Amino acid sequence: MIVHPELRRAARHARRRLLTATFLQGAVTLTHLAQAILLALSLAAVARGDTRQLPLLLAAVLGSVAARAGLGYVQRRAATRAGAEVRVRLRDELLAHLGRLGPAHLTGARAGAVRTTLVDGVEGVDAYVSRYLPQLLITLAVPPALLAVIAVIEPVALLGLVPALLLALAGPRAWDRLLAKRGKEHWDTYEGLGADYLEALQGMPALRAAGAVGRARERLERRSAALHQATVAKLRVSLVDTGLTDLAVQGGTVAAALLACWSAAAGSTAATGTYLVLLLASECFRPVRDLSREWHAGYLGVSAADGLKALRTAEAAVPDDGTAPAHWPRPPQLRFDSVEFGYGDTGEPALGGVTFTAEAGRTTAIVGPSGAGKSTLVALLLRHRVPQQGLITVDGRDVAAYRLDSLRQGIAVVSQETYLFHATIADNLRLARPGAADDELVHAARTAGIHHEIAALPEGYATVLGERGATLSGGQRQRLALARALLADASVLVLDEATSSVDERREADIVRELIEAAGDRTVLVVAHRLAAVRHADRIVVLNGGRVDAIGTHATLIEAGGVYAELVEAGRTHGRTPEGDLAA
Ligand SMILES: Nc1ncnc2c1ncn2[C@@H]1O[C@H](COP(=O)(O)OP(=O)(O)OP(=O)(O)O)[C@@H](O)[C@H]1O
Repeated sequence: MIVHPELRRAARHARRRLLTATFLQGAVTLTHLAQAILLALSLAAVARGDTRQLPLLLAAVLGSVAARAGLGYVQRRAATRAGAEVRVRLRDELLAHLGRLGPAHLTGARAGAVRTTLVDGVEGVDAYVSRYLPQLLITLAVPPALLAVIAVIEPVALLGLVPALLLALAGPRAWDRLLAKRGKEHWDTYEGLGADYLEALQGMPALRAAGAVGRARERLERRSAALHQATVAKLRVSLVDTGLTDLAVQGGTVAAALLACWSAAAGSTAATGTYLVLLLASECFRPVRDLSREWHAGYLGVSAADGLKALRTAEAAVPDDGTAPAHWPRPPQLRFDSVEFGYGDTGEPALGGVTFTAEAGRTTAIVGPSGAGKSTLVALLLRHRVPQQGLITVDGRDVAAYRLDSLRQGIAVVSQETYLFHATIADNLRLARPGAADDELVHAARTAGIHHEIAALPEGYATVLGERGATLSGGQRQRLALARALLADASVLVLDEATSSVDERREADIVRELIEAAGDRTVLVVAHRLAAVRHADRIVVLNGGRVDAIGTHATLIEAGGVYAELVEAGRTHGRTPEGDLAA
């Protein structure tokens, strides 16, 4: 009888519907009681040899059976609807919260585990609230009421019924903690297996390339075996629980029957009373039996409850307490002022005292060797993380002052890792602007250098992409993501290694065209390959989390330093003059 606070909370999402389902369940129970009473009266009439009322009584029994069938149908529908409402509302709530948590959360949590909680965990909650909870309420109400009725008819029968009911309801409570523990162990193993499978499927090309498919399969087999063991351990405890309930139910019914017969034989109860006690004693245990059955359906919800709570209450890395909308009348200036940031206790800060300005309506490039802190800067600008020191402003206002969703809508980002959905190309583009007209899609795709390839497909913009854009090359995926960001029509455009999968000559062309197409937007280009940024109005060179130099391509080459070294390194790696920075 575990009532986890998280599941109680989930039930509030469909309180009305659940109450309706519970009342209907009560009505179904009443038909059982009516049937028991009518049968007792029929048997007593037969025992007396008075059969005049018998046809009427038996017709009423049939009537109660028919009513139960109808009510049962309506009850199941109501419970299913209540469960569906809880599922939908809970998933909405969790997804919205995940959105607020941002990417920082997913660096600590495994995507497969989050998926398992969102899909299977929520399904378990549905079964728990729509089937187990209504039955629990009926079980708490009906047996005590019947005991009161039996106490009036044949008090001695209570000697068998009360201890058996107490044993059936309270006995398994001794197992609750163990049940919860086994359930949690099972859930953790299940979540882990889900995460491993997702990772193995997504990483299949890498596993194949490394010849590690066999090892990955063995690991999954071990995980599956662990899940099997956890399931058996959970079932063992759960079946002891059910077994104890069954023992109490059977024992109580037999004891009540024996006591009622003994009382009838002693002549202290009339035949009607004896039959009533016999049949009502069985009805006393019906809700307990049904509850035990529903328990197995709802156990998954109980097991998942802790995981759901952890996801729902996970604290965002960044508080969303800004109120200003990010609607800038003109493209805004971005400024980083003495910004310092470190990831946890990893020692060296990723950024140490970074100061520079990205002028309004201009293109500013951030370059530097791997690990210099370029992506960290972008994460701070979008408030996926908060700097430990310093200030980042957009249009003169601290980024913390903006509403998070508004800030992220105002800054369109194309990053190294693009995400395309299993949908048409047009739908993928319209994610940025649902109302965009077809020619706007074409314009954005043209600017991102992907239009001709889309137009060459048999279905054109209606082509359905494979999951994560699997049917496209890396470069095509990036250019499609670029087109999507252009469509967003945000005043700030951030290209974070956005063209790294495109060949160098094309990268330089795309970035040049993009800068032209960006018009008066403020553009921040983060790039590894310097060919992409030679046309930027200003280049900020980062090295080891600090600003090494700021200037234009020509002045930085002249000054020597890290920028010139990067250019030289590009040359010695055999890049073409067009793709490199040969002046
Ligand atoms: N989520 C993280 N947790 C801990 N450390 C991190 C995390 N992300 C980045 N770092 C560290 O912060 C430093 C800066 O990383 P960042 O990704 O910003 O560099 P970058 O210049 O963008 O590199 P690249 O060009 O290779 O993408 C690196 O030392 C990196 O190891």
